[in-house]
Amino acid sequence: MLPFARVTIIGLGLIGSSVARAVRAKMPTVRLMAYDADSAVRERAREIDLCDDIADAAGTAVIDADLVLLCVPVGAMGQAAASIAADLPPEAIVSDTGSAKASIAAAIRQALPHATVVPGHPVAGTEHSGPDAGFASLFEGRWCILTPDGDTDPAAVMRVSTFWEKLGAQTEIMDARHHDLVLAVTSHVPHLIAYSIVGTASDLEEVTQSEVIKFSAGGFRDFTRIAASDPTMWRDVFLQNREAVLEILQRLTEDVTMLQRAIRWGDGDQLFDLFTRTRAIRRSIIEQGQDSAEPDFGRSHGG
Ligand SMILES: NC(=O)C1=CN([C@@H]2O[C@H](COP(=O)(O)OP(=O)(O)OC[C@H]3O[C@@H](n4cnc5c(N)ncnc54)[C@H](O)[C@@H]3O)[C@@H](O)[C@H]2O)C=CC1
Ligand SMILES: O=C(O)C(=O)Cc1ccc(O)cc1
Repeated sequence: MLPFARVTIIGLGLIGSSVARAVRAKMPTVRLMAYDADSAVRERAREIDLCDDIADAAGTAVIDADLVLLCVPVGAMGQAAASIAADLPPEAIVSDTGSAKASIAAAIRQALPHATVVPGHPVAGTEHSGPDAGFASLFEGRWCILTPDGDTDPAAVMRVSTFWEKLGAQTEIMDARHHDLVLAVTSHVPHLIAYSIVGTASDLEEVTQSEVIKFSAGGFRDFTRIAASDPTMWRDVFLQNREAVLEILQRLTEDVTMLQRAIRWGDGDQLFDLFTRTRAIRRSIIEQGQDSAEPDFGRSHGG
């Protein structure tokens, strides 16, 4: 039994086009509609036959949907929700894929005060973006976090959960603020560190650009992959998850200062103890099979 018969995707970039491909692959009888604000993306989506129909207006795309999935940058979620308000069927469920949750859920609910909203976040992606970057297996074996509020109809939450499970993901329900803190430490601040270190390397006056490229060894190379992620998407994530990111950055700054002191005073034990602890964390991630960030993940797909 399928959780939804008529699915509409708003925003056909990496995530929206991956959902479209995965729905086609795993639930082929679902009628798939979509809209993207960018006419070139709509054109490309038609060319590669991503969906059954691509509408030229958001309202047209949702007119008889039973699930509407907003897959736009988090800063555009409120506007995307407002653009479907007049045409959304009253029984439709609205969900999203945004990387930050509390402020996005509030923006969607404000634009659609009468809709059933089940906010979500598939914790799966790559540094690529756009409709050609998506792939059907993106969500397989990955988590999708749902952050409904206490008033949301449990049946609606269950249907959205089943939808993601059909696409191969495991789902977990979480409080939106807790989600934002967890993702700040596991995803958002790591991206900020990557953007920052790659920027620092390219600004170093005594090191040339060609040396940065030529001697990009393991660690730095991995940072450059992350730092190639979409600027619009990540600008929006930091602005929308401001509080949690600032909280984690404060702690990180204190920890880096401690490391700075250990290096200055030659406190090898402190460095060794930390590196031993972090190595154990990496090993337990591998043991739990959560190692999809291995080097070639995402490199062989799209973009
Ligand atoms: N890129 C990643 O690895 C992941 C991204 N996400 C989240 O999923 C969402 C989508 O991300 P991506 O697919 O990577 O972005 P993307 O940049 O590849 O695609 C976003 C698409 O949304 C369209 N768009 C922007 N404003 C719109 C509007 N008002 N109405 C309709 N279309 C609009 C753009 O034209 C673009 O085609 C974001 O909220 C992001 O935080 C979640 C998990 C992973
Ligand atoms: O490419 C990577 O390493 C990622 O971390 C992908 C990613 C980006 C944003 C998310 O909200 C979830 C996953």
